[in-house]
Amino acid sequence: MEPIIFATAFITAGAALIAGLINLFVGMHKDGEKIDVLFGILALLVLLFIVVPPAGFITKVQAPYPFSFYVKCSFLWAHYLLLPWFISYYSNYHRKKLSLVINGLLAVAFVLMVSTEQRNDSPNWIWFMLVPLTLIWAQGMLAARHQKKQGKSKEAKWLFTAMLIYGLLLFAGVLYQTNQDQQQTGGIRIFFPFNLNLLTFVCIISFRLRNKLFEKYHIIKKLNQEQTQWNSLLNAAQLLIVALDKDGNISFVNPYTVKTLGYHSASELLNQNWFEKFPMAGTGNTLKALYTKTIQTQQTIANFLTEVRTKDGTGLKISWTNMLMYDEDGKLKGTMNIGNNITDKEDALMQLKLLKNELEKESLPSTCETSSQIMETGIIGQSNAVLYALQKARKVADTNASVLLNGETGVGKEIFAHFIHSHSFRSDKQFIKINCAALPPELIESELFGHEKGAFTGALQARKGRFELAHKGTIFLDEIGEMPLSVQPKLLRVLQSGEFERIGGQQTIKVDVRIIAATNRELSREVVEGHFREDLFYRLNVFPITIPPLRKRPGDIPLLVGHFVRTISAEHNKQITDVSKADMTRLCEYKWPGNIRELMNVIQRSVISSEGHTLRLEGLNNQNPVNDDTTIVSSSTIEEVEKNHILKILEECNGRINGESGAANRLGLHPSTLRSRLKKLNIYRENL
Ligand SMILES: Nc1ncnc2c1ncn2[C@@H]1O[C@H](COP(=O)(O)OP(=O)(O)OP(=O)(O)O)[C@@H](O)[C@H]1O
Repeated sequence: MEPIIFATAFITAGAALIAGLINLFVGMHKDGEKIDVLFGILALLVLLFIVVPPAGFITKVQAPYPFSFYVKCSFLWAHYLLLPWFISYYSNYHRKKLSLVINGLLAVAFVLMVSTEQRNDSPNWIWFMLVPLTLIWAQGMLAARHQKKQGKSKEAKWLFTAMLIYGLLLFAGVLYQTNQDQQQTGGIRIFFPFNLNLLTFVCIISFRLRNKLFEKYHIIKKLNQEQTQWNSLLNAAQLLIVALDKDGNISFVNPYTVKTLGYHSASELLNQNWFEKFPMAGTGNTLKALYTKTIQTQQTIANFLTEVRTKDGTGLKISWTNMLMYDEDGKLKGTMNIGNNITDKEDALMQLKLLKNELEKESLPSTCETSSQIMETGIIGQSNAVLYALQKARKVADTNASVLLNGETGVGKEIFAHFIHSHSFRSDKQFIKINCAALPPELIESELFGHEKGAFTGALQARKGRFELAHKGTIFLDEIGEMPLSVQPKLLRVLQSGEFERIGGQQTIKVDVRIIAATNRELSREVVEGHFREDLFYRLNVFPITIPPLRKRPGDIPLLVGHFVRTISAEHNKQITDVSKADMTRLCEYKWPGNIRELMNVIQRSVISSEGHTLRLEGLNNQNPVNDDTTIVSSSTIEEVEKNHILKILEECNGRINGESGAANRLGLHPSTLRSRLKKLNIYRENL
């Protein structure tokens, strides 16, 4: 048995020496852990226990023991004393009380050993020693289970294996001891299974260290590989990569940055302050402040455009994204900035934008470019329909014939009436306009024909009517369809003979007045329905001129838009010269239920809200209330279409008639005209 005991003792000693030194060395290295130092100490304690004389494991020592024997044993005890603390520390399974109890029991065992062995009686202390050793074993097993639960299965495996072997050898050692007891009596016996026990422990910790070092080696290898990859990436990247410290000093630049900024080597850039040297004039301080904020708030930026100065002073447009960089202790050390040189792209985009703007802009058609007729008449339009109406107006102007202007609201009936007057021999005389819809029916007669003093309550003195005032001139009866039936005979008489009497007057007054009437109703229909006198209708309708709605002459829209933009801009001191193509298309496609008046209103609103040279179209109702002429045809009557449209607009304006946001404005009508239209169409507010 002796050779086996010695062999195992020396193998254990050798292994303990190597493992102890390496563990100590690794543990005391700057990257080392305290647990490695502890491992080293435990292993060296094993070594000391074996080498201190009597060297190796001995089968039998007779009392009295030499002092060195106790020294030797104290190393083994120290090893055991440290074991529970080592287990706690290694597994993070701290059982302080248990460790203290184990230490106490070990101390008692040591005292027992010393006292009993001196007397050379039975080795009862060995049985007692089993108690703390079993507790160490149990603590190890529980710690392994705890580690497994924590997901550290690799560490748990090592501890479990160590404890299993430790337990088995402990058991074997005790059996062997018992067996020896039967054969021999007296003296101390420390048997080779304990040898193996310690050897296993040393082997296991050595394995752990080996694995740890291997892991480190692999990590370093992998890191090196990654570093190589990163380096080649940084060298090949067509992006500016600049690392800055917290003050903005350059700590790294990649070759592309060096090249793009016009330098020869990175050393020319390193340690320079980015914000002092590279931003284009005037932006450095702002960028520095922004950078400081990034560092303080630790909030990175993405796609941030700056202009960077190259060595020769050229400005480059760089879009930056940055990341925060931390040191090993997790402290912020600066930023890594990745920049994309978008100078060429930006220039191309800018050119494209300019080109697009150019294409989109449509210079307003100048009135001068259009026919001289426009200059002469003030009536904008070169569609056949307008030219035809103008031709008729010109023909009739210099006669005395009454004219009936037909057309929807806002088409320009009044402007035509003016044109006729101003092209007639009466042009130097009065042009008097009466809006029949705007006057209460009871007042129309006195307004037109005047009254004598006391003719009715409130007629405190005699007053001339509009016909008298328009003598030798022209009277324009707008909305003639609204003329009360009671007044119509008197009007007919004026038309026929130029004669009438003031209200309450006896004297017949004779005037020479040119009558131009206008209506947006179908007067013939009004005649059929009995709202309008037939003879009056025929008298007025001597020379009818129909002015077409704007939707039937979209070709006139650009001319009108140009005219209104120019005149309204001038009024508001604006310099609007362009309308985008898209907006002009929208304007041309819109059906303009309020015709030119509505167009004028839209342009007015747009001009007011526009800045710069291009009109910003505002307030165009996209849902065309009258989509096309088929809509009108498919609806039963024009009146119905009109009624529906008015109702819709009223609804949108919450029943409001007056004011900017009122329905009259939206419809391009005078509020009083709208009111009379509502009455005519039997629309009452309560219906809304
Ligand atoms: N061809 C045109 N050229 C320039 N401006 C026009 C033209 N037609 C109409 N306008 C302008 O549109 C506005 C409305 O025109 P106008 O009052 O003559 O229409 P209307 O048919 O008489 O309307 P309503 O019957 O509702 O009174 C006016 O400011 C007028 O100067």
